[in-house]
Amino acid sequence: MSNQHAETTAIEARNIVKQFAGHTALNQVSLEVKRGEFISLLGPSGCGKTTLLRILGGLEHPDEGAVLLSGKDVSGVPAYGRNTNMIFQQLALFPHMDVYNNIAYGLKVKKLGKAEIKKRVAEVLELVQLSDYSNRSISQLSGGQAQRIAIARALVNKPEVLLLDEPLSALDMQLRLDMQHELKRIQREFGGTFIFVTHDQNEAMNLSDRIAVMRSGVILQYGTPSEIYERPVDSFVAKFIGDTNLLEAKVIESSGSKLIVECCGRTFEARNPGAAGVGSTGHLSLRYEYVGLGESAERCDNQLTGKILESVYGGASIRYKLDIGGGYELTANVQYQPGNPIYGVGQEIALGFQREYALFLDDSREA
Ligand SMILES: Nc1ncnc2c1ncn2[C@@H]1O[C@H](COP(=O)(O)OP(=O)(O)OP(=O)(O)O)[C@@H](O)[C@H]1O
Repeated sequence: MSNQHAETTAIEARNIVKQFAGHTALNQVSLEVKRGEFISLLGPSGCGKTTLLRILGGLEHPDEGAVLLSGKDVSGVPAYGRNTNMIFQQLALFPHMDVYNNIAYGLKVKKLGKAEIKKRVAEVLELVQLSDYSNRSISQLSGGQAQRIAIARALVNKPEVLLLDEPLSALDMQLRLDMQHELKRIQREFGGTFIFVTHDQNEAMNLSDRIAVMRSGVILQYGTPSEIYERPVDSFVAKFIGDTNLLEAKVIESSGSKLIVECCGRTFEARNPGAAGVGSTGHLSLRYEYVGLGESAERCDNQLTGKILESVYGGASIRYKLDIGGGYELTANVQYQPGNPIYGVGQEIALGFQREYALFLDDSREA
């Protein structure tokens, strides 16, 4: 491994395999996280997110593969010997201790001097903006405050990597959104590497520099939120992140990045993000906002007509469900400003989409 790689990579998992009683929870998973990055492990329940996080933190040991921290193999090192720290959904604060002692606990175990402990606790309390809460008992904290104290306690040891296992999932929606901003701010100011487990795609999109989308013990795609949204590698990722029309399709012509596909009983021009050739079957993924209606359809590579089946006013946008004939439906999400036309149920309308935004996803890639 090059020195540069070790300098820029905070933590790395290599070809991790983990089985529980014959069930493969992780199957050859590799992941590399750069220093200072905020990444999320995103996927449905049971896909292996927590198991991977616990392996990175040394709370679980892989059957195969290695974990490297700053380029050093720590596979055999238990959690307490690694410079990582973990925050769980059930925060696990000590209820009988006040805020100060909760945060100071780990430093006392490490036998740091009193003055140093006091300084470090004050620093992290300032970081989470709860400097006045030092003497509060844990039972007197709100959900959001308890969350911040758990973060402060985890950061006081200055871990190289902070591992967060769905820490916001117990909070109500508004508090959860506020805490997302807080977490991002704290990470920026602290300057550390955060790995965050969630099954909420919006949370992953809001927080992350990169997202690893997982399914059934493998990472399907690892990339920036825009890469994952705009260039999903398969139908599962396309469906899991954002809203998309997924229409069964078959390639009938292929030239480089341009494809002609048979779909919904007609032919469309599509983009070929993979290496799909003639005869490949899969799905055409067309995000709701890439479907143009009325005048905007006239400029599109692919044009058809549809009948409005349903119209849902959402303030900034209107979502239409359209019947495009032959038993097929498409959904369009059209930006709305007062004065723009609103189409009524039953209305016939031109609709269209650009080749560039219609991705052919080859299902043979899927597990
Ligand atoms: N200690 C264990 N013993 C047996 N099976 C386990 C154990 N831990 C995890 N598993 C299994 O491994 C698979 C992955 O579990 P894991 O908790 O990593 O998934 P997850 O993606 O974090 O799910 P969730 O979002 O529901 O927490 C699941 O099928 C789970 O039942």
